[in-house]
Amino acid sequence: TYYRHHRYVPHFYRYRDHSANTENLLPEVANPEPVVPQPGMPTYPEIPEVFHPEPEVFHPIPEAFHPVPGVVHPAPEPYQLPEVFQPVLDASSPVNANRVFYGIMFDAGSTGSRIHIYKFIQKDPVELPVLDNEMYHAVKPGLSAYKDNPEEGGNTIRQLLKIAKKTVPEEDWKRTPVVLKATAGLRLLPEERANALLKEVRGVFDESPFFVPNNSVSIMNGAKEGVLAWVTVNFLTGHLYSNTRRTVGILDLGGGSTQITFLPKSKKTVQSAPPTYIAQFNLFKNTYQVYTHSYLGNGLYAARLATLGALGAEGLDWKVFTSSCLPKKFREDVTFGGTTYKVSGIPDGYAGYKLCYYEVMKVIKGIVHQPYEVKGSSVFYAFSYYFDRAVESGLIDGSRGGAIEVRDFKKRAKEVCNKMTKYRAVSPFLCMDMTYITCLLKEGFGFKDTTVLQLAKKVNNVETSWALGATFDYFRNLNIH
Ligand SMILES: O=c1ccn([C@@H]2O[C@H](COP(=O)(O)OP(=O)(O)O)[C@@H](O)[C@H]2O)c(=O)[nH]1
Repeated sequence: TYYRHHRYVPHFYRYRDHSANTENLLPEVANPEPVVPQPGMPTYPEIPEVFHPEPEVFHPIPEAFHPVPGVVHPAPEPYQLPEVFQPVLDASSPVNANRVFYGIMFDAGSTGSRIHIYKFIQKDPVELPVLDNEMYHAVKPGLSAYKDNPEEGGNTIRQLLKIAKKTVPEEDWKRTPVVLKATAGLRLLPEERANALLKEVRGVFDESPFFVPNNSVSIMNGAKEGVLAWVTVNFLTGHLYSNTRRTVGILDLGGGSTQITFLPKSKKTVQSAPPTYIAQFNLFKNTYQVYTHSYLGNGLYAARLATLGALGAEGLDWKVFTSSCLPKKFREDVTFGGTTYKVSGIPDGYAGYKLCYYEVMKVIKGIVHQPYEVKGSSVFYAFSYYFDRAVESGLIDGSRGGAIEVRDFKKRAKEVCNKMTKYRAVSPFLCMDMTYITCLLKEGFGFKDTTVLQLAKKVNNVETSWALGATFDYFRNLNIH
């Protein structure tokens, strides 16, 4: 089931301790863009300046950070959250004594549409709001599958909005903003098709009882997608509140695009990166300069088609696209982004890891930039399809997630590809997917075999996705540039 309701009891505190902030507080920015009032725009609890932690000094990136190749990786950090972070189930949450406000964020992804309804509590006018819980629901397929029938696409959003009406109390509807951001699925569509879908969604929002801000329905650019997911994960793991400036990197593998974002420790990473791969933003009185990039067409489903040579092959509906990554006797129609392709294994040929690796390599080599620093020993949170495939292939437990090394993906990919019949029931694409993930991490980004990946679908009971970061961005502009 995709339906979840998380609640944790907020903990009261009087003064915000800079080094020991352990709650899900709405981050603050140093220079929020001036808000242009819109007619009928609701008001939100004011966040007074005075109770914000002291601005942290922005430490320049150390001149020489030379990760030593071949050094044994330190044991993965458990990333156990401090106790006060742990969700506690309590039916008598003192919400009545507090001002509560909500934010509704839609993620219109290439493989599905999802609604995130965040509930924030302003316990005291002089304190920052706390993220109380998230309601999450997902439907498949994504909006781009309705490129020839935008009205139907709009209906999927209408259905999801019903959940918002059940979750947000009626008296709050009018002041609760509803925002939709589309990612790779719509980026890959011809502009007029994407616009027709966005227009339809805008109509659905306008007929809803919620607050529809200007530009509430849009396609998000890839850099923002990466940054906002980084904000979500570092917020949920408590890294934005520590004064160590220690953060974690993120790896997001969607259906259409894939993102990598991390805070470089080395100046060389910044200097050797293409300029558009460096993004700067203010958050919680700190300025961050991150390495971020989104590769359009390198999401898992787009990569499948590229491996098969089928990406963008519209009008070739007679053609069967083959791959040695698929079981020899497999033959099926697959649909991505509203287009259907015939695919099959190579019936009288070879299948297996080596040939498959060679095939997927073509989708990665020369495309993915290798950041200088990933050879070092940072920890990366990996989610979305990284998580799903790690679960499917038995690398981790779906309910708990876990830390693995890059070489674990490789080992399991070999096993899956060389025993295709055994894994066929799980998914005929598992060999291709696992090989692609291995190749992307190693040959694409250049990670070492021993790099630790923390696989998580949720952190602190909240989905690891750009959606929470985007909600912060809405309430307090992050001013990303
Ligand atoms: O809150 C979320 C949002 C996404 N996902 C997963 O992340 C992947 C995102 O793929 P998407 O369709 O969004 O691809 P994109 O458009 O980003 O390429 C899918 O496996 C989703 O199930 C998730 O688990 N939780």
